[in-house]
Amino acid sequence: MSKTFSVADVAAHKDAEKGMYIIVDENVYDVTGFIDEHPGGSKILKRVAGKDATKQFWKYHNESVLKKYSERLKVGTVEEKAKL
Ligand code: HEM
Repeated sequence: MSKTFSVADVAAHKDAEKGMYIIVDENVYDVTGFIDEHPGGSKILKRVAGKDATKQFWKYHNESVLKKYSERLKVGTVEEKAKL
């Protein structure tokens, strides 16, 4: 089951209270429960919470990371992205 989020929905998820979402490509990931175990550190992930982190993601990771974590972290896709 996949949900569709607007960029504004994702932007509202930028802290521990609401949960922290990030966008990578067309996909939305809920990293709330992952932040403290992120091998790259929690700080860097918190900084992009609520935002499109596509550029930063691909700078530090490859496709295998998404393959491994998508099932656990992916909560849906972002709707307006195609128009940007
Ligand atoms: C779905 C979101 C993310 C997942 C599942 C994830 C997962 C991982 C994993 C597994 C590693 C270990 C290295 C590897 O296996 O390639 C890593 C390292 C790292 N990540 Fe992430 N990451 C995510 C998002 C981000 C974002 C958005 C940033 C930057 C804003 C970031 C920055 C880094 C950095 C700097 C490292 C260390 C790279 C190094 O040591 O060379 N990550 N991440």
